[in-house]
Amino acid sequence: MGLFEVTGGKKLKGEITPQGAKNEALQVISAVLLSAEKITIHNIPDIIDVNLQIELLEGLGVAVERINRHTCIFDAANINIDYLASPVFRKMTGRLRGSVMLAGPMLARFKRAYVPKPGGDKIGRRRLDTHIIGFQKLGAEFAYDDDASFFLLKTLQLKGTDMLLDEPSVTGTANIIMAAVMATGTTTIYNAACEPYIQQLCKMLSSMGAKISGIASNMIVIEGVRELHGTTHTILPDMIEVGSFIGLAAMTQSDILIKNAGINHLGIIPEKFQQLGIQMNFIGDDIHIPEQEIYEAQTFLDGSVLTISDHPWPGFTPDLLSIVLVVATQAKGSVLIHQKMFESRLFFVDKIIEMGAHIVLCDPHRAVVIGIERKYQLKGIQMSSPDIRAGVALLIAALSAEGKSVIQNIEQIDRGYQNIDERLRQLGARIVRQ
Ligand SMILES: CC(=O)N[C@H]1[C@@H](OP(=O)(O)OP(=O)(O)OC[C@H]2O[C@@H](n3ccc(=O)[nH]c3=O)[C@H](O)[C@@H]2O)O[C@H](CO)[C@@H](O)[C@@H]1O
Ligand SMILES: C=C(OP(=O)(O)O)C(=O)O
Repeated sequence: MGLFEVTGGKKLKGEITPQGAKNEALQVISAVLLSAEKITIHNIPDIIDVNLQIELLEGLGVAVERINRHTCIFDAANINIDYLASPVFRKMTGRLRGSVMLAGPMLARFKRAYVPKPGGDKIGRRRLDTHIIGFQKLGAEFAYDDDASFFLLKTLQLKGTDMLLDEPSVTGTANIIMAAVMATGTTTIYNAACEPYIQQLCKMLSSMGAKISGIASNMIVIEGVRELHGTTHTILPDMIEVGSFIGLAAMTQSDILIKNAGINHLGIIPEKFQQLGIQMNFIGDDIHIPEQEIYEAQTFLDGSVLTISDHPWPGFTPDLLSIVLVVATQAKGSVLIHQKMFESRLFFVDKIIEMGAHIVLCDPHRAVVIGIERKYQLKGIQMSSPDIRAGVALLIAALSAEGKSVIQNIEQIDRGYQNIDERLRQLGARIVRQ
């Protein structure tokens, strides 16, 4: 297991460009299975999870031509369906959450899919009911193998139907959309997730010949078509990286320019950091975070303590709450962080408390952060990265802290952030990878 040795307390300066979005990449790369024609995808992030997803496709027989580090041409003309039942497929899918999204396209085009227990962040229960019930409503039969922990799905032909999802699951919605695009008849998915990742997937599928309306809303209507064609698609900048860099700049009192931030696709993200009192200037598609001594958390209009909580899009993404929590520790004022969706995503805060932050962990979902207003710096300590975003939150804390920190288990961070140490060193950060 690798580690970062971080010497904190240094202000950073310079420009940084976000990578392509991890969660979009995992969706659109899965969608290449829907066509026998070539599909080119640009701006693919070079990160562990996405590379694993590409390896899974190769195992299935997809020919992958890497034109450069961030562009691949996928050719899914010849697929080896038996690979789905192999132990190696099951083992690899257990390493990332995104692997679950191979099921929708496999079911649509090859009428068979296996859904093993996917991997991904260990942040509480992550059930797959929305996916499986959605497939079932489209006419797939499923059986669950208790011993091997996987769902086996098959169908003679998927048929369009109306469905109301029990929750707007991001990967669940993507899976059902990909299954429905080649079903017979019309499918209506109500209470659909509508994150930019889903919007982008729908745009790509439309350019392949799918008939989808309601994109960006919570009601998606899909008229099934017989087949889909090749296309070219470009992945958006990673909004979670953008949010992470805004938080990093504020916490370390740095002057940072986030280039090509995809501002039109950030939704409420900038506003949440502004509620923490963080200044930002929008220059074209770049975001400038000026060096800021003190940032003051707003209160609500009635004067009560600010709450920042997660919510399905267009609400605030849960993936940025760990970052917001850490940044709030140096704010002037208090903030209640309410992580509604996941049960175990706040457990890293004991480390931030050990570093000297004033936080009351009320229960697994809520933490009150009492900002210390830079009266003192956090202190460097030894810690381990429990999940991608908590890992980066710890990294931000370490970069702002006095002295040396060691962050272990950095493979968690590498799952979602491309060469993060190298890119932050270019801003002046003192990070050594070991
Ligand atoms: C590979 C990928 O794309 N992963 C993302 C995807 O995971 P993923 O698609 O797995 O997450 P889901 O959207 O299915 O649900 C996440 C969790 O939130 C709960 N839930 C969901 C909706 C809701 O209205 N109420 C609620 O409580 C679910 O029960 C579940 O525990 O979406 C999550 C939620 O944005 C993000 O954190 C993950 O980064
Ligand atoms: C939870 C996340 O990822 P995954 O769903 O892949 O575990 C994340 O990106 O923050």
